[in-house]
Amino acid sequence: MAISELKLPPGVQACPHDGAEQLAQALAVRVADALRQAIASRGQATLVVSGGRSPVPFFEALAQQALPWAQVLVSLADERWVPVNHAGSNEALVRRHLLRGAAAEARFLSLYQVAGSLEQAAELADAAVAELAPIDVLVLGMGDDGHTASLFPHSPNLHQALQPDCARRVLPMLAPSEPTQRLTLTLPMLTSARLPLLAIQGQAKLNVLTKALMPGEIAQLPIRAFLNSSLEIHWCP
Ligand SMILES: O=C(O)[C@H](O)[C@@H](O)[C@H](O)[C@H](O)COP(=O)(O)O
Repeated sequence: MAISELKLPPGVQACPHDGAEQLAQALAVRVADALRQAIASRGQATLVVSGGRSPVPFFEALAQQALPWAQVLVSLADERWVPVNHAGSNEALVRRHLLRGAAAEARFLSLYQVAGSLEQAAELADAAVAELAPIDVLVLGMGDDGHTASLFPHSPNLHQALQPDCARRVLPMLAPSEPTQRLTLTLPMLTSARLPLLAIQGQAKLNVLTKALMPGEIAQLPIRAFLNSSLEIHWCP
C-alpha cells in the first residue's frame, strides 16, 4: 500500500517524497519556514528533533537553511542516557550534523544529565526542559516496533508518559536495544508542538504505520498516541 492510499484521521496528513534526499530537503524547507514564522511572531523559535540514524541528511539540509539561528533553541524528543562522547548520543549526532556552520549559533538544550541514576537524570532533565514548551516544531521518527521518541512498547513508565495530563515533562524509559537507558519527553510536552512532523522511510515503517491506524492498544504501538491530532507524515520509499 502507498502512503497516499492510507485512510488517515482528520488532521493527519501524508507528504510522500521520491527518496531520502528529497524528503530531507523538503522537510528542511518546511521546518525552516515554520521556524522563521515563529521568530517573526515571538522573536524566537523552539525546535525539537529526534535521534537515531535516519535524520542525518535532514539535519545537514536544515543546517544549510538561511535562518537567524541565534534565535533558535534546539533540543531532543529523547536521549540515550550516555555522555556526549558516546557513539549512541543523540546530542552528539545533532551537534555533528545540525549545529554546524551558521546553525552552530543556535542554543542547544541537553536532555542528558550526569546523575547517580536514570530516575535522577530524568528529574534533572524535567527541570531543564521547562523553557521548551510550547514547542514550535517537533520532528519525530518511528521505530519498526512502533516506538516514537523513547516511548517504547511495554517500557516501565510508558503508561504514565502517554497520559495527556502527565505532570512530568521527562520520564526515564527502557529500550529493548543498547543503549537501553533512555530519557523521553512525555506526551503533553510532545503534543504541545505547534507543528508536529513525523519522518519515516521505507516499506517496513509504512506497514507499521498502517497497523497503527487500525484499532488496538497504544502500549503495543505507542505511535498511535500521535495519530489522533494534527500530524504531518513525511515518507519516502
Ligand atoms: O533516539 C532514538 O533512537 C530516537 O529518537 C528514536 O525515536 C528514533 O526516532 C527511532 O528509533 C527511529 O530511528 P531511525 O529513524 O534511525 O530508524
